[in-house]
Amino acid sequence: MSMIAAFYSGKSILITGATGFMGKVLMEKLFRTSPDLKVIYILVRPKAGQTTQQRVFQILNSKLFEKVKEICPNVHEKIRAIYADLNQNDFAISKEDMQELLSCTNIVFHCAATVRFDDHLRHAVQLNVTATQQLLIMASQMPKLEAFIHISTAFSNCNLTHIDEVIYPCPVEPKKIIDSMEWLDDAIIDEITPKLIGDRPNTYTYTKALGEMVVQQESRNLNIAIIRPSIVGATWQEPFPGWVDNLNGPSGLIIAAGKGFLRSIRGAPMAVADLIPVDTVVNLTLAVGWYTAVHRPKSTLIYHCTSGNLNPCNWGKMGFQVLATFEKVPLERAFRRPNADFTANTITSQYWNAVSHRAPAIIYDFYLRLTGRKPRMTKIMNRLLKTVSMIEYFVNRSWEWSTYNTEMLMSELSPEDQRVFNFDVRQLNWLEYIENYVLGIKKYLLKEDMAGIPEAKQHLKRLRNIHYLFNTALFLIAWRLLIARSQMARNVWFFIVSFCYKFLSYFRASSTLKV
Ligand SMILES: CCCCCCCCCCCCCCCCCC(=O)SCCNC(=O)CCNC(=O)[C@H](O)C(C)(C)COP(=O)(O)OP(=O)(O)OC[C@H]1O[C@@H](n2cnc3c(N)ncnc32)[C@H](O)[C@@H]1OP(=O)(O)O
Ligand SMILES: NC(=O)C1=CN([C@@H]2O[C@H](COP(=O)(O)OP(=O)(O)OC[C@H]3O[C@@H](n4cnc5c(N)ncnc54)[C@H](OP(=O)(O)O)[C@@H]3O)[C@@H](O)[C@H]2O)C=CC1
Repeated sequence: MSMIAAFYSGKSILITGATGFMGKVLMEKLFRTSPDLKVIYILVRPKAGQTTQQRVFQILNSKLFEKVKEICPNVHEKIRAIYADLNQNDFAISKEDMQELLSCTNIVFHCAATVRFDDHLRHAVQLNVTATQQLLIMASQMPKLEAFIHISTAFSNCNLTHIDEVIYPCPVEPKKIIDSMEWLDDAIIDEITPKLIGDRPNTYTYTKALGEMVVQQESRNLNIAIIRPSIVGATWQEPFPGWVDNLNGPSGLIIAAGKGFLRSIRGAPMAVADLIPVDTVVNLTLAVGWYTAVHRPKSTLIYHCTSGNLNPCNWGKMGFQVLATFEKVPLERAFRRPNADFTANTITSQYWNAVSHRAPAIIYDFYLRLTGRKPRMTKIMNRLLKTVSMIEYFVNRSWEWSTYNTEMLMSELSPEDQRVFNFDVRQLNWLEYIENYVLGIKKYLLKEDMAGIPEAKQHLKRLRNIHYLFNTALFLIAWRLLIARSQMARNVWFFIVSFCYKFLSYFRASSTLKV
């Protein structure tokens, strides 16, 4: 019997960010392994025309929850969606709901965040810092609370190269930042943002670091732990391989490569691609929840959920496997044949940006205009290049994260728990994982039918022929222009033509003789 699964039975669990990528997998695993849990409270806001209830309904009816519905048929009765907006005071939670949350919650998993790299500092602070502070204040009023688990990121201290499982202070106190966001206007915030974030690449990593400081400062007598995952990718094993449902991290760029938009990224092929499957993060999170509640460590423990030091994979290998998979299972309606790579050289990268990204977009838009359609490729390309510029920081460096606490926790688990809540990335086969990731993107994110693969392959063949035709035409035009202008080119041309003619005459004469 799994001790961790047994621990969550009968518990009331509060999850923030349950509608997000990680939150959904966390809920799914909880229901699948501890169907006897009492209730999961989730803080949800209405979004994209859907009420909170409709959002929950959609999640429960998704492919991800198919196994859960077999194991726990009354799952919908065990989810309590509470209307909440983390941008508002007291999260805009009603009095009755707040009362219930405060009096019943046993465990809190705080996953909600803005993960946008370029979010305005005011918004990023509100969600990643102030909301964390408010949630901790709420938690301190929960008499039955056994553990509070905060999800941070391994990149909160990406300005360092070696990162230990400790909280590193930021120069300006989070409380001062929170206060200043209340009265500074946007223009001033924009001006001071680069100074505040310092040598971090974006407001996301900076506010996640501030969030950790807040957790430390507001911990009071709570049992708290912080989890720092690196780049979270599709599921490795559970509930099935390759599940992914958003464009964050590598997923969006893998699609861009598969569709043939993305041809080159300025990145170091040998730098470590510190990906971590989302189910691995969730298993560690649940194990940490159990350990923190049962063993009550004296201080706030931080757990790195990374792969680089135990089972490294680099960007070059990842890119190679992504392309190899697209060779076998191409995406539908590709713009060009998938052919992307990492180039460490800035000048080469700028060259490829001009030749392989911008030029084809301009040519295609010209073609759309000619055929009376609305041009759109340049816009798509600009967005893609913006995304690429934002992730360049992460694909040009390698980090070293120590994992003492994570390894200690692994050794504390029973063999059964090590199996059911496996977070040992040493067992991960990267080539297999990346192949499943790419397949998962095709099936679950793009919702493409596998029956369409022969047609997709046919389409790629057509694109290859167009590519050859285009290149030949381009070569001939360039050559024609050169001949018209240069005597030397003309001489070379006559030499080649007469050589070919002589060769053909000789070949014809010798074959006639043989007959
Ligand atoms: C062989 C090659 C293989 C290639 C693989 C290479 C992989 C390298 C990947 C390295 C990743 C490194 C990440 C490291 C992160 C640290 C980990 C974390 O803690 S943090 C967790 C990680 N956090 C993140 O990953 C957040 C990254 N995202 C952002 O920060 C922002 O979305 C943005 C700045 C990229 C664009 O802002 P903005 O211009 O305001 O645009 P909007 O947001 O309004 O969306 C506009 C349109 O773009 C769409 N779209 C959106 N995202 C992506 C995407 N990633 N991609 C593509 N497309 C994307 C979106 O659907 C929409 O389409 P439509 O509906 O209009 O049709
Ligand atoms: N994905 C990754 O690569 C990594 C993620 N992390 C961390 O993991 C955690 C989860 O990330 P992930 O699941 O990928 O992120 P998602 O963007 O998929 O999910 C974010 C969640 O936060 C919720 N949220 C955002 N704003 C509000 C708000 N104002 N009120 C209520 N809820 C809100 C979202 O709700 P809604 O659906 O309504 O928008 C969503 O449920 C985050 O803390 C992130 O920093 C760490 C390392 C890597």
